[in-house]
Amino acid sequence: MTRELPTRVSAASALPPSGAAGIGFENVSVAYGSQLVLDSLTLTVKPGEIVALIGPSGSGKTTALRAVAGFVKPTAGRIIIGDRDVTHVAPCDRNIGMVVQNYALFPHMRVEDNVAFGLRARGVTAELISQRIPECLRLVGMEAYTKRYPRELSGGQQQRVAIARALAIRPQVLLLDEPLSALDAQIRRSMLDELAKLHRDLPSLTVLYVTHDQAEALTLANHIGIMRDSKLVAFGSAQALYRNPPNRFAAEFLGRANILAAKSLATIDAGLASVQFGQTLLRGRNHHALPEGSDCLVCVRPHDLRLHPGEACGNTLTGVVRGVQWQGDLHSITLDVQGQTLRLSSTPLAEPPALGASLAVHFDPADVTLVPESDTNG
Ligand SMILES: Nc1ncnc2c1ncn2[C@@H]1O[C@H](COP(=O)(O)OP(=O)(O)OP(=O)(O)O)[C@@H](O)[C@H]1O
Repeated sequence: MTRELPTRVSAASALPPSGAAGIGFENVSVAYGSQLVLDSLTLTVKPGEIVALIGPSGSGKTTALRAVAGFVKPTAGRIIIGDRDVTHVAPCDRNIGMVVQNYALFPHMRVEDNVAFGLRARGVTAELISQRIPECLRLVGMEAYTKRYPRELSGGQQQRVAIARALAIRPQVLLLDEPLSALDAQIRRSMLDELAKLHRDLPSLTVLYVTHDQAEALTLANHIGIMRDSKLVAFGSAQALYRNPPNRFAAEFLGRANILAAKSLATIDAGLASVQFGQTLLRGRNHHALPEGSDCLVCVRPHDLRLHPGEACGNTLTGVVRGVQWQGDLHSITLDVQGQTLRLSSTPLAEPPALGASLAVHFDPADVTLVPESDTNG
C-alpha cells in the first residue's frame, strides 16, 4: 500500500480520545466456575489518569482488566466507562484499546496493516486509515517502520507497534497488561519513559496498567491499587501509599519496607506516637490515627535507616549483622534485631561491617509510619 504522508499534525491534536472517560468498578466480582477470582472490586480511574494495579501472581489483576475489556463477564457488579454502564456491552463497542505482554501482532501483516486492523474492522475509510497510520506510529516513534513485518522488529519495537495499533481507534481507555514484562531491563526503562511521554501527548487518555513491577507502577501511575487474593487491599496516590502504607501487605509489596511488631501505642503530639519494641521505645508518625494502647507495626524503609547513631537521632536499635551485599550503587545490610529482620540500604561503604558484628542503626521518627496490625485494612 502506498500513500503520502499527511501534513504533519501535532501528536496532541492527532489522537485525542473522543472525550476523556474514566473507568468505574462498582462491586465487581468474577468467578471461574466455583472459584471467585475477583471479589467485590470497587475502584475508580478518573478521566485522563493512569492507575496501576499491582499484586502477586494470581491475585486477580488481569481478570479486572479483562472485565473492563469485556472478555470476562462479572458475576456481580457494574463496569462503567465514562457515563455508560458497559457491563453488558460487547468488547468491540466499549471504545477501549488493549496491549498485552506478548505483543500479539499479526505475524503475516506489515506494521501498517497491523495498525490499520481495528480501523478496517470498523469500516473506516481508506483515506482516514492512511492518515491515522502514520499519526499513531509517530506517537510511538515507529513511523519509519511501516513496511516491516513483526519478525523484522525487536521486542521493544513490536510492543510500540502494538501500542500504536491499540491507539488507532482513538480509544477513550487504554488497558495495558504487563506490556513491558517480556522486554529486557534496559529496554523496559526506556519504554517506561516513552509511555510517560505518550501520556503527556495524550493527556485525556485514561490508562489502567497491570504490572508485577512496583517500580513501573511508582514511575508511571497517578494512583496505585494493590491486589491480594482477589481483593483490592490498598489504593491511593503513589506517594501516599509509599509513605503511609495502610497495612503490612502494602508496606512490604510496595518498596519492601521493614516491619517490626510493636506494642502499647502512646500519643506524643503533632501526629507522633511512641511504641514499645521489646525494651526499646520507638517513635513514629501515627498517620492512621491508631488508638492509644494498641499493638501495631513499625514501618521504616531500608534507605531511611542510618548508621552512625552518634548524630542527633531518635530511634536507635542495635542488631547483629546477618548479611552484607554490595550491589554496585549501594550496600544492602541485613540485621537481626531482637529476633526480627531489618534491612538497611546505604551508599557504598568503604568498610562494610563484618558478619556477626554488632551494629547500631537509627531512623528519624518522621520516616516511620505506624501501621495497623490487621492485614486486611486498606
Ligand atoms: N480462564 C480462566 N479459567 C479459570 N481460571 C482462571 C482463568 N483465568 C484466570 N484464572 C484464575 O484466576 C485467578 C486470577 O488470575 P489473574 O490472571 O487475574 O491473576 P493476575 O493477578 O493477573 O496474575 P499474573 O500476575 O500471574 O498474571 C488465578 O487463580 C487464575 O488461575
